[in-house]
Order: sequence, then structure tokens, then C-alpha cells
Amino acid sequence: MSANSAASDPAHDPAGGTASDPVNGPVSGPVLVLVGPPGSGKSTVGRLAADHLGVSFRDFDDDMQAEHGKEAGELVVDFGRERFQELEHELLVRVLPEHHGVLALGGGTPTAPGVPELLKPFHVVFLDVDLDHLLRREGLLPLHPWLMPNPRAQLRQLLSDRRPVYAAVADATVPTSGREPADILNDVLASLEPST
Ligand SMILES: Nc1ncnc2c1ncn2[C@@H]1O[C@H](COP(=O)(O)OP(=O)(O)OP(=O)(O)O)[C@@H](O)[C@H]1O
Ligand SMILES: O=C(O)C1=C[C@@H](O)[C@@H](O)[C@H](O)C1
Ligand SMILES: [Mg+2]
Repeated sequence: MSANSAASDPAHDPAGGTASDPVNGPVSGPVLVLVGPPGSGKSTVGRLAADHLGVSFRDFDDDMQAEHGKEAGELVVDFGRERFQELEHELLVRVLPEHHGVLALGGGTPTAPGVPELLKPFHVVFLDVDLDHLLRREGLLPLHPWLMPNPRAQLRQLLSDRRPVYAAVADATVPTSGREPADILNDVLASLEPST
């Protein structure tokens, strides 16, 4: 059970709740899912988007922490990447249908086997960022101990490996390098508008 599950009560999320899947029809879940590398601004922009839409915000790393008793970054180190990703998939299956607001995924969640399929019915936005801007963002290393001992090299590889995965699960890609969160928010909200 997540620490913030009360905030995902559907009653708090009047604007969210149902997406459409070509095979299964209407599917209950988040109105917006944010993906991107660690530090791309998923939590920052996700909170702003939730406030703007009048729905609740939920951070999947917090769900993992509440479920397994340690910060997600420590779980990667303790369990190893493969097991961590199995646990992410297992928990995401439960979280998606019960949360109707904005959901920020963990940085690696879209690369977990089976996760792209789970995301298909929902509106997914990829927050993109380049390496230099990413390295300037605060708080990256304490939260992600697996980036040591060479964060620059690790992040360069991570961006190159994952960009295609993030782009493939996303309905829209929003660049964030050198941009203010409010500006990024506008693009994220615009991606939710039906195209004419
Ligand atoms: N557009 C931006 N410009 C500059 N700094 C930013 C921007 N967006 C977020 N930040 C800062 O970068 C850091 C990481 O942001 P945030 O925690 O929102 O990223 P995240 O994608 O949720 O990362 P994580 O995967 O670690 O949860 C924070 O210190 C935040 O204040
Ligand atoms: O990018 C990643 O692989 C990760 C990002 C974080 O959000 C956490 O989910 C964890 O530290 C792994
Ligand atoms: Mg975050």
C-alpha cells in the first residue's frame, strides 16, 4: 500500500480516470504519465500539471519505497536491476488502475520488460533533457547511488540507450534543457488537447 494512496482517491481526480484501449475499450488509470531520465523534471512538472488539472499527483518511486521499505535508488543497488524491474512491473500493474491523476514513473520504469504494453492506453509524455543540463540539476547523486563512480559516463550511456524507449512509449516529447518548469508545463498541457 502506498504512502500517498489517499491522494489517488478517484474522488480527488474529477478530470482524470479513463483512457481508451483499442482492444479492451475504456481503461481506468492516470490522466497523464510522465517518463524521462532521472532529473528530467518528472516530479517537478508532474506536481505543476496535477495542480493545474485539479487532480492528485503520484510518484511511482514513492510507491516502490512504500512497498519495499527503501528509496528506489537503494532498491536498485540491493536487488540488482533485473529484480528491481520485475518488482516495478508487479507494482505498476496495481497502481495504474487505482490512480486517476498525474503519475511520474521512475527513470528506468519504461525499460522494464512488459511496461511499455501497460502504458499503451494512457497519455504518456517524455521529458527530454541533454547531458550537460542534467548534470547541473540538483540532488541527482544522493538519490541515484547506482550512477557512481562515474555519473557523467553512466548518464551519457543511459540517455543514449533509453531515449528511443522513452520516445516509443510517449505520445509527446517535451524538451526541458534550459527551460523553466512553467514553460515545460505549457507544452505538456498542450499535448493533452485533442488535435484538430
Ligand atoms: N526545467 C528545469 N530546470 C532546472 N532545474 C530543474 C528543472 N526541472 C527540475 N529541475 C530540478 O532538477 C532536479 C530534479 O528534478 P525532479 O526531481 O523533478 O526530476 P525527476 O525526473 O523527478 O527525477 P527522479 O527520477 O530523480 O525522480 C530538482 O532539483 C529540480 O528542482
Ligand atoms: O533511472 C533509473 O534507472 C532510476 C530512476 C529512479 O527514478 C529510481 O526508480 C531508481 O533510482 C532507478
Ligand atoms: Mg522524481
